[in-house]
Amino acid sequence: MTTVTAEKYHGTENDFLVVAADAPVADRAAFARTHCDRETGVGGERTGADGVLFLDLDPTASPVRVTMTLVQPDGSVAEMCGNGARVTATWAARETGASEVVIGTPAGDRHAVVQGEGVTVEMGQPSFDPADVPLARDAGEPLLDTPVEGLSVTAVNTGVPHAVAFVDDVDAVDLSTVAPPVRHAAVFPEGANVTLASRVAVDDDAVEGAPGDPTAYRQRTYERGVEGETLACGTGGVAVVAAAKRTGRLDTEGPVRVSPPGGDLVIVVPNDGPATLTGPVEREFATDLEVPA
Ligand SMILES: N[C@H](CCC[C@H](N)C(=O)O)C(=O)O
Repeated sequence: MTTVTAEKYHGTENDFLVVAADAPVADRAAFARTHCDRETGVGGERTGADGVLFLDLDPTASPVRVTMTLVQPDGSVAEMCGNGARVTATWAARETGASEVVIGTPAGDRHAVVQGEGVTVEMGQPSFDPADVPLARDAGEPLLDTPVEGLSVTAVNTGVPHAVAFVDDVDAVDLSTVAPPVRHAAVFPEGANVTLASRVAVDDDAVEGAPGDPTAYRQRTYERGVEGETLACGTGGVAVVAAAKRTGRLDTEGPVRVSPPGGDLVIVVPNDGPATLTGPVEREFATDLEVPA
């Protein structure tokens, strides 16, 4: 039996295993399917995980560079993951002592800064361009507040595709029933993560919303690759703010609090230029895990 060392982390309860990229895991999909299983997978605060981050660290680069490959519970590889990037930056900072990290992802390089338990990741510029989301060829125009399989959806790529629906109360929606038809809709040839958002009044001044009109959002996301709801999704949080701005619901370049069930994220979406995602990361433990034959 071969085992490899893995570390369990979470970013606002989005759970990940971290494994060194040179660990002898020949079948990464099988490894992820086995250990991410929410009933029989790795232990911890929550059994299982939302993916395995295979990390390839170059400590000699300046800043330190780490190539991140996220293998999801269904064995697929995601191009980008905001909370996974925060975990990756924290892991690299622990390994090297550096506070600045460049994360190489299939969606491009992402700069990250680790300060105590808070990590800020540069998330690239959200795109509504049909070719970028991507949308099916015949879609033509960006998808903005458009009905798709029962939800009114705005489609945006924040490293991965999100279908964002603004609703009165995210908790009043049966996400596990409503999301799958949207996630698989023909308009999304590569699928989409389905993100619900509802606007809430800011009850404290911890995060400044739009000046004179303080806003924050609650968020729930059904993730492609997990094929279920996760307790937080960083690309989804950025998608909420980007979509709110694009559809005229929000007009700010300042920080906006977005709260998935697992905690609070702070998102900045400038009118032009890369968005940022800030939030806490926690390391649970290290363990040895079996490599499936
Ligand atoms: N949880 C991740 C998103 C993973 C993306 C993945 N589910 C996909 O697009 O296939 C995040 O924090 O951004």
